Amino acid sequence: MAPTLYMVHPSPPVRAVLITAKAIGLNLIEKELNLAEGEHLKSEFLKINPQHTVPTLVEENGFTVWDSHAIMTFIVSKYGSDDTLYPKDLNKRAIVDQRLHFESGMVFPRVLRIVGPIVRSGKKTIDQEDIDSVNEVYKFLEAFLNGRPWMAGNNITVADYSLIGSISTLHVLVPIDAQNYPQVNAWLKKAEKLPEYAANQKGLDMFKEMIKSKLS
Ligand SMILES: N[C@@H](CCC(=O)N[C@@H](CS)C(=O)NCC(=O)O)C(=O)O
Repeated sequence: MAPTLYMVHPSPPVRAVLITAKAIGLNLIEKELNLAEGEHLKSEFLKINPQHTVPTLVEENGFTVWDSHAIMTFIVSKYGSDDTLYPKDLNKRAIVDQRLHFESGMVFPRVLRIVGPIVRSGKKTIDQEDIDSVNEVYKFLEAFLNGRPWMAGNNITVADYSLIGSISTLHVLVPIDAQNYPQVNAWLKKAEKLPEYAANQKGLDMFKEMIKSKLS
């Protein structure tokens, strides 16, 4: 039986896992949780993931792992046909890991910082300080790309999938300035043409609709 993914569609880390699963042809049983109604805080889900986050992956044998980065590297290593998405070569892998930790430590917290007050307290604007902090991320990514087609070099990897989830989301909030960040802009446009990008679209559209309704 296919592994089960506890999820909500608009979540950037969930979308990153869905893109990865599509890229390797892995079928997932999608179990949507209603975060607004606190379904993730019920004892049933806390037994599965005491940190109550989505995405959370549960395999048929009960093995459970959460955090999108851990899930992506796990499913690619277990179900992928080769190691291109998460290289076994230690130097290449270290670069992919660095980008994944960058997403986790620098990018996703900025998404939460902006989206949290909009969703929870009805904030209608994005502070200049937060806009600046997103542009700082784009500046770093511009330097990471440095003439290379993908975030960790010549091949697409899970680092790209992780960042596609959050950067396509930040782009809704603070559009990428193509003059200042031409490589990041080109990278996202190239990513949008990938067949696996389709797995990002539904949740991104839901996110866009939600933000539009909250900010208007
Ligand atoms: N670093 C985590 C972030 C997961 C995360 O915070 N997900 C949010 C949804 S976008 C969530 O589950 N929030 C509910 C909660 O933290 O209680 C990952 O990459 O999986």
